[in-house]
Amino acid sequence: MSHPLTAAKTSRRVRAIRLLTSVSPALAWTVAGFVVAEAVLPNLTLIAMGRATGRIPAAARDGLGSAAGHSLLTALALAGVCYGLSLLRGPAEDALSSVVRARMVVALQRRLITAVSAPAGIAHLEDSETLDRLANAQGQLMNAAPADAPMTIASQLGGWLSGTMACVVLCTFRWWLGLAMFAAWLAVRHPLGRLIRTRIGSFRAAGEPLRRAWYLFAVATRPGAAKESRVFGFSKWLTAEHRTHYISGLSPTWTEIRRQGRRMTLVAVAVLAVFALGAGTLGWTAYHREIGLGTLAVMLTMLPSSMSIGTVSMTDFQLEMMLTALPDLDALTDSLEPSADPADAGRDAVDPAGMPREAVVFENIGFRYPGGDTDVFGDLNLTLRAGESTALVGVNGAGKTTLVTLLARLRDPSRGRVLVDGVALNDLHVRDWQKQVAVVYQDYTRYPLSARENVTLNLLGGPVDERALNQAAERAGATDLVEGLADGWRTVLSPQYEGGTDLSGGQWQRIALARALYAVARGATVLILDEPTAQLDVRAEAAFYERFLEITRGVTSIVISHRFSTVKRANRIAVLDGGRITELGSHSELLAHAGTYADLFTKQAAAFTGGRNKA
Ligand SMILES: Nc1ncnc2c1ncn2[C@@H]1O[C@H](COP(=O)(O)OP(=O)(O)OP(=O)(O)O)[C@@H](O)[C@H]1O
Repeated sequence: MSHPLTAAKTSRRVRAIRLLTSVSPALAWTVAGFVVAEAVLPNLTLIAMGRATGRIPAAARDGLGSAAGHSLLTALALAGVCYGLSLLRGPAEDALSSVVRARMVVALQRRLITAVSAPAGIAHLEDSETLDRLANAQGQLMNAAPADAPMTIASQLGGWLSGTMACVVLCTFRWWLGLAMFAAWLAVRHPLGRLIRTRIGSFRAAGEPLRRAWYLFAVATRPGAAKESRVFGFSKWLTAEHRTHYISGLSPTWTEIRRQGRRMTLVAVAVLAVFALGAGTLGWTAYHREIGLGTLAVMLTMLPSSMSIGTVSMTDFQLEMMLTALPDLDALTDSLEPSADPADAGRDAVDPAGMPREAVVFENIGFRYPGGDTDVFGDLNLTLRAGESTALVGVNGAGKTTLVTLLARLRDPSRGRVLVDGVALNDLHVRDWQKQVAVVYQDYTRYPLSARENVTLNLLGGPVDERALNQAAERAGATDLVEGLADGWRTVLSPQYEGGTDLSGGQWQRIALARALYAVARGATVLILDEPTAQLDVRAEAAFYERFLEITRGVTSIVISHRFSTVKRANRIAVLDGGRITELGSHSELLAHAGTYADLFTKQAAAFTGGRNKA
């Protein structure tokens, strides 16, 4: 029975090759041809050279024009052809490797994107184990590109076959010498292989510090944090932190390497002993004239050639690191596949088109973040009436953003249910429900795409509704902004691309708002605005709340804002405090109630009026 580790190792190799075969069978056959060339050409060259060497004395004695001379020239010509073909192997391997890598990168990245995008929620993207797997499947943790695995396996297999061929040739001299070399190299390979696997294991266990080191590296080398790192002068700190995390991640590996140093020395001694036995036997038989010069020359070169069975080099280590990506890739696909979610599987899922027609009800909601030690919501109850706007008010950290992630089913409550027209959110088809929701997040994404793609993102590749696009821009106050761009809607909103430009914070916010309003025009029924005016100037904010009724007309909307000028426009206002809704009513009702809302509103108004104006 094979050892489980060896079996796993073999199956990972087979999987890498299968992956290549599924990407391109023709490419897989070309790689197979490369394996044969790798196995045969070096030995053929050595054999031809050895045989030519054996014919030199007779040719020297009889002259090049003699039969012995012709025989030498033929052997040299054959050696030359083999050598010439061997020289072509390098460039051919480079070209083949780059084609294989390119095809594999696309295939692997496609699998990763599919796996990571499969869950409707976002909790998996905050799960340390999933993030470790993701980093490893991309080759980041081990600094080894999984896409290079098939060619490295091919090269390794070619070397192994070449070593085996050398042993077979040695068997033609002394059957036991070929077998002894074969067995010795296999025996050497075993502890070296184990050493590699141990090192890889400790590498993989260091996922978190290594991932952090990679993150710090990205922060230090990409434009995002460049402004802050210069102004606050923390580039040196970034460099030091990167080094600390990298070293803390790798130091267990280095300890392990030192620990295994003694075993490596023993292995080196064993290698020398086997080699000495082979060379000694050849020398002895040649000395006693049992073999000629040609056989001696061939067999002597076959001794080191057989070594490629037992050689464990940096390439083997790299290959093992590349191959660790495959189980992580499979684990990601298995754990994130949509069928894990009953609503995704479509089993009895209700089609949410046009919902809500009556109300969205948060019923006895409790929620705690995974790994958190306090509840964000204890027993939250709230009804959002269909077609109305509800403003959500509360101090920083009250849970406003968290509540809307439950509504968009990016997370599921720990207790209680969200009901849409009486149907539990979990019974709605989750992807279709998410299409009903349009949102401007507090930390909306700035896509380095054209202005047009930034707004119509949900329909990339599909036909764009020009009327809806222009209307959304108009409502979001983005029309002048887009018209002022060098290439209008086609302008790329990133200075990192030719002809691209960047926008100000407030301009970006209008683009994000236009994106949500475009989605509404395309059929979304729930509009979430999380701090939609935080970056707008006073005039733009005033224009926004003047248009608020128009923007929210016909949809069920939630607006989260610390700006009461926006909040008071909503049909109803809910105060979130201590994990519950503590007040609910219109602006005038809540002012009359003289509770938390009235207190907060009065304080904000006083800050602007110096305390002269109370409402
Ligand atoms: N991904 C997360 N993992 C763990 N805890 C989180 C996460 N996101 C938010 N929290 C915590 O949940 C609580 C509610 O956060 P949330 O962002 O919902 O508050 P908020 O009311 O929107 O705040 P603000 O007004 O500052 O935007 C906070 O205590 C926050 O620290």
